[in-house]
Amino acid sequence: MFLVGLTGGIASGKSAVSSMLRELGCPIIDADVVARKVVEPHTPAYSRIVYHFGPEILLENGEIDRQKLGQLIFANEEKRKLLNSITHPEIHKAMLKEILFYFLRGYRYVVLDVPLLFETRRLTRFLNHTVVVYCDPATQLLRLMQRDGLTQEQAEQRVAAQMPLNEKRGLANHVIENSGSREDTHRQVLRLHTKLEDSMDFLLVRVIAVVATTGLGGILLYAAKLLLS
Ligand SMILES: CC(C)(COP(=O)(O)OP(=O)(O)OC[C@H]1O[C@@H](n2cnc3c(N)ncnc32)[C@H](O)[C@@H]1O)[C@@H](O)C(=O)NCCC(=O)NCCS
Ligand SMILES: Nc1ncnc2c1ncn2[C@@H]1O[C@H](COP(=O)(O)OP(=O)(O)OP(=O)(O)O)[C@@H](O)[C@H]1O
Repeated sequence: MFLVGLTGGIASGKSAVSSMLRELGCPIIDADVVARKVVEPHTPAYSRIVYHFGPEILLENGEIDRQKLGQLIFANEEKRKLLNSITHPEIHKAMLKEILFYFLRGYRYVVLDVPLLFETRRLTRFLNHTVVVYCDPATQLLRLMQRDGLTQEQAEQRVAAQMPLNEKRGLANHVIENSGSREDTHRQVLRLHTKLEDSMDFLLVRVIAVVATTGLGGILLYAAKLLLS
């Protein structure tokens, strides 16, 4: 199995692209969804957040007030780093478990939708492909303000909390340009999907795994099996 990293900037369109890929049958692991699960009440990350940010960070039902926490951490780099240091190891552990689940079910590849892929760099060495969903800065800001009901200043703060999208674009193997219409993006997603489906990387990863575990004898046996199957 090989891994594909999907990233971009805040509100650049990662969710839009990942739902198009999901409709095409790609398995997706969404880091934002995982990030919500690992801070649910009674988890280690939850306790540490309450310890460091105080009980005033909670809603009446005991869950974390995400809006309040967002306002705090996007306005303050120290607090953001603190929250990242609490949540990121838990997010990565939970994602690894999900990857294992797909691996055991025999999937050829999995797409990891990770907004901070290039900022944290923890997962990049495991990836065979990286995809950046790009949109121009003015469109990104407008979409972010409209989607989350933010002022321009708040939206700019959130964009500034991440690596510039232009820089991310330069680090990726594939770029989806999402400044235009959804139809235009959909066409690019179809092309990307074809490339991933045609990729032989899964075979390479399997061969490496066989060599690592069984040596040259294993690879010859594996090659023989492939030829005979
Ligand atoms: C700050 C929180 C509470 C805001 O929650 P909220 O529900 O409003 O937003 P959501 O989680 O859907 O995130 C929206 C987007 O914000 C950006 N974002 C989130 N956290 C961060 C961060 N620490 N640094 C920079 N950008 C971030 C991402 O682009 C993300 O897609 C939440 O994002 C959080 O717990 N962040 C820390 C964990 C994290 O880094 N998540 C990103 C996935 S690795
Ligand atoms: N091509 C497009 N045309 C018009 N609107 C779009 C397009 N792509 C995305 N949007 C809208 O822009 C907003 C941001 O898109 P989306 O939620 O997919 O971004 P994201 O990168 O997943 O954001 P986040 O980093 O916050 O998770 C959403 O309201 C979405 O409906």
